[in-house]
Amino acid sequence: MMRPRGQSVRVKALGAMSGTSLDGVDAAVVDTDGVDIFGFGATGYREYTPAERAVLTAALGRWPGETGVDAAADVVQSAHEELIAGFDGIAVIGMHGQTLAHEPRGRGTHQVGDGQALARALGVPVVWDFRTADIRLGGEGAPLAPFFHFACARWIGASEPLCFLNLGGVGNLTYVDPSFARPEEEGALLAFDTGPANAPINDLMQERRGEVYDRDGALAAQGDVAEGALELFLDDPYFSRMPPKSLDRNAFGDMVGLVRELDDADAAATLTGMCAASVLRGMEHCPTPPSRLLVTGGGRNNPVLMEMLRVSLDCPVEPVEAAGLDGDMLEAQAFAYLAVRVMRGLPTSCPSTTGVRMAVGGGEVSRG
Ligand SMILES: Nc1ncnc2c1ncn2[C@@H]1O[C@H](COP(=O)(O)OP(=O)(O)OP(=O)(O)O)[C@@H](O)[C@H]1O
Ligand SMILES: CC(=O)N[C@H]1[C@@H]2OC[C@@H](O2)[C@@H](O)[C@@H]1O[C@H](C)C(=O)O
Repeated sequence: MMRPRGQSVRVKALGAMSGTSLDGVDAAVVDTDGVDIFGFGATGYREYTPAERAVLTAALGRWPGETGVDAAADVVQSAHEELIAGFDGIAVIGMHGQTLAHEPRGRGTHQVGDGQALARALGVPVVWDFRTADIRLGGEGAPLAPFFHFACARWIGASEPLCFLNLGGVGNLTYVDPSFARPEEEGALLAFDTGPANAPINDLMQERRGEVYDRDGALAAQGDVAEGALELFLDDPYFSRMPPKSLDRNAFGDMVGLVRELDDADAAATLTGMCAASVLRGMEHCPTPPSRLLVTGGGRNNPVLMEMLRVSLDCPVEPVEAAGLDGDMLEAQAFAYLAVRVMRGLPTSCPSTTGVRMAVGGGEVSRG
């Protein structure tokens, strides 16, 4: 059992994340008191079938009550129940769910995945709906991994400021100064979404080749970046907006349309170049040059993308594995960690991570 709010207790928490690239659900256990990480535990993955992915894709951009949302919710719910039922000895679950739509300045944010039903099915308390409270207080509701990145920086013993870059469907960057005691202190963190990352590359591969992604950047490696298309893309006002800022998966509209005139290889190279260029633009916001850039998410496995970052940045660019972390599971681990923070009444976002008016602990707790 968890202790009352505020008191420190070390537990095994499980986090589950269904990311914007729509590949599947990740689950990971973290041993934590919501402040420090004491260790990492078992991990699991439940891939979506092509049919399930099609249901999710059809529901993207949709809001509660709209066509296709219930079907997507069913897919997400059963994948979570199936995956998490295989874990034992879990004190609390952090369920992010699947984002279908994200419009922090408009209709809000929409994740499917019912924490109440999951708590009932598994008999374990579930923390969920992590983003709504932040948006209600004027925040972007994303990214939320930064407070976990702060704990990771301390876990790896970092003494200098460093950056974490998540290259999922969308990219997000966190600058961490580990000399601060708490993540919500002004100056400890700066975070925001950099731009589209793998999602447009995946969309191109699906449309042109019937494949899910550009494995190892093999297609992009055969092409050249079309500078004109890249410049047009970088003209988007999003890049000159000051952080914090966040993005919907399809916020840039039809990215594949931007490279319609190009052959397959040049189109893949150009979309990969757009992802790298948005990260470079994002890095300009760092208050001091970071000592290293640790890359997490599937994009770290794309050597073409990693090389584009390496040649343009002055600091080492490495996968998070270089620091002993698991780049396939960092986001799932983040929601395990954040769940424990919510149970303790600790904040999960602050003005410099989401633009929220004050540090806030977002998330609903369902006890089954
Ligand atoms: N070997 C590889 N070569 C190229 N790209 C890869 C490779 N492995 C993974 N990827 C890319 O990474 C994507 C998956 O990344 P990840 O699982 O981090 O996304 P996500 O968690 O769904 O997204 P987000 O963080 O935006 O929610 C794949 O869809 C693919 O585009
Ligand atoms: C609204 C939403 O689901 N955003 C995701 C998405 O995927 C990456 C990026 O865009 C980030 O902002 C966020 O996820 C991570 C886990 C976060 O909140 O830190």
